[in-house]
Amino acid sequence: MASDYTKAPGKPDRIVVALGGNALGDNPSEQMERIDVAAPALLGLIELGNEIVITHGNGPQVGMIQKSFATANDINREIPAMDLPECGAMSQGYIGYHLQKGLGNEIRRQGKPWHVATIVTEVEVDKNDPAFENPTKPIGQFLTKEQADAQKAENPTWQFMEDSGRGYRRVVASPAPKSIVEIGSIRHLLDEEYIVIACGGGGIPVYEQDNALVGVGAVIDKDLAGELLAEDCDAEKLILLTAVDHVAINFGKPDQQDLEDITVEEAEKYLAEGQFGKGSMEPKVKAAVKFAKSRPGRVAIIGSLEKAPEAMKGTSGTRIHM
Ligand SMILES: Nc1ncnc2c1ncn2[C@@H]1O[C@H](COP(=O)(O)OP(=O)(O)O)[C@@H](O)[C@H]1O
Ligand SMILES: NC(=O)OP(=O)(O)O
Repeated sequence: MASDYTKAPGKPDRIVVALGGNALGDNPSEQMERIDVAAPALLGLIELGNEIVITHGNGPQVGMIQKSFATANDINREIPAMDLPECGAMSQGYIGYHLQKGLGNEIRRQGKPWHVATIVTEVEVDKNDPAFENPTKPIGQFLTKEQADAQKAENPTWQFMEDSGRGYRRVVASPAPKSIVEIGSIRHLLDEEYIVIACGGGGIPVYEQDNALVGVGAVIDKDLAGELLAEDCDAEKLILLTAVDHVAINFGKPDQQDLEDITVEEAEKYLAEGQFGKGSMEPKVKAAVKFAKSRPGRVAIIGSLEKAPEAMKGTSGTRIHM
């Protein structure tokens, strides 16, 4: 539930930019390279008079981290297996570090007085969310059917599913984000003009029990958490950057049609037709629709990390508005 915070009068527009976990590549060097390429465009938004809040996915990364611990534990029982909330926290640190470094280096190159801070963020979920019974969030690498079967044999509780025609991936529960635990710190840093990186990987899922927060084994969708973050920070724009230039209808078919500018009504019609991949493009479009509907004038853009500057200028990507 978004709260009723409004930023101080006279403050610049705020833009929440969400970077897709898959768009960040498959390994540390690819991730650093892609962040270095995107950094000037992200900082360009500040140059244009905006404040920026950055969030990011962690699907490939959180799966890789948990798989590494599981494999190490198979070989040497002294190395602990690692639960998903801890793996989510590690992914926030790992990706947050690369973002801080990439943006920080570009800030130094440009000689700007800006500062970047990453917040390890917990996000509250409902422990009775039906999503816990129906895992839909793809994590880890893309696998062949044989590789997925082999991982299943090693880890019998893990579940696997085909992901948007790109191969098989492990899937985990993805409950809806309800509230951002560290929102006060995030707003405080924004009000002090920091570039804030928060809610990485959708935030570490927690629920309240006996007046304490308890981590739970799930991965929240970062587009839905990014939407909540955007409302909670009183943002005007939400930009979701992924690996495709546009949202499409009839995706992957000979009559695929890329969408450039659509209303919420059109987006809802396409959602009802099932035009968007579950666990991939569908949550992005849902997040965009929720944001555009939350207050008149709010706009969401879905585009590619590669063409981030064009998506931000409106010459690439799909714009969703009322
Ligand atoms: N209708 C669609 N239009 C565009 N892309 C789609 C569509 N349906 C599924 N996709 C797939 O969704 C992917 C984006 O989701 P995902 O890879 O989960 O994003 P992220 O970059 O946030 O990790 C695209 O790269 C594309 O392969
Ligand atoms: N947590 C999350 O939504 O990650 P991806 O963007 O990698 O799917």
